[in-house]
Amino acid sequence: MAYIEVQHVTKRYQMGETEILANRDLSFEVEKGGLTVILGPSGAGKSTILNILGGMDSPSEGAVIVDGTDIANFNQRQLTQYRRSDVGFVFQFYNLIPNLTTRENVELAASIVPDALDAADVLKQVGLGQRLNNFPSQLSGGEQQRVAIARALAKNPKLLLCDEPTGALDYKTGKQVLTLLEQASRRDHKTVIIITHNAELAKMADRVIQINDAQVRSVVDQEQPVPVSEIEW
Ligand SMILES: Nc1ncnc2c1ncn2[C@@H]1O[C@H](COP(=O)(O)OP(=O)(O)OP(=O)(O)O)[C@@H](O)[C@H]1O
Repeated sequence: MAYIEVQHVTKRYQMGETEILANRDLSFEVEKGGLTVILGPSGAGKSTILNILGGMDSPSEGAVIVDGTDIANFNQRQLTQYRRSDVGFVFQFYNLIPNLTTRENVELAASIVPDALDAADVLKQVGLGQRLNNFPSQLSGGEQQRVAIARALAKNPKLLLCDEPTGALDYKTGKQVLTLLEQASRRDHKTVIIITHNAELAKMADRVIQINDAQVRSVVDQEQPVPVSEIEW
């Protein structure tokens, strides 16, 4: 059994009279410790399914089996527990708390889980050992995203969900950030899912799930993923 099984997931949003079908009968699997890319154009429904996988939203129909349990049936309390302990999030726009230092941002996230990693250690791992006492506004965009990755990793989550993590970064900084996510999968055996609209980035993945117009169009396994250092876009 795969670590994650998305089974016939449909998500509808009601906007007044209009119904928006953000996900239509999605089915795919994600392997434990693998690096999966969800690829698709703007509006395809990528963030919707990532939010469902992260317990931030629930499907209208279908099952989302994570590690043997259907999170689609979770109540609010169970979803909160799942988001806290099992999932680390990385968003396009970092979402750091501006009046907390780098170290405090990471410590705050770590404080809600029992088996957290040491904040300073994780910040050193992402190359920010010298910036522990800086505030987010004193860091570059790439550095802020590395803090966000450290914050997610410090929770020691089973699953790392990344929504366009390089969307606001330049090429070189984006590569550094992707290298950290690659390392989280290849070295630390985290299950990593990255959303992108950039087909070149998909080369780094073990599995590429292409979503278009709310539906899964293809699922491709790549026997030899390309290291981030060798990808150009
Ligand atoms: N909370 C919501 N309420 C109403 N409609 C929504 C909501 N969230 C998403 N949608 C709609 O669902 C569709 C899919 O959106 P989604 O954000 O999942 O796409 P996406 O592939 O992540 O796009 P992007 O790359 O632009 O973020 C869009 O038409 C969007 O407007």
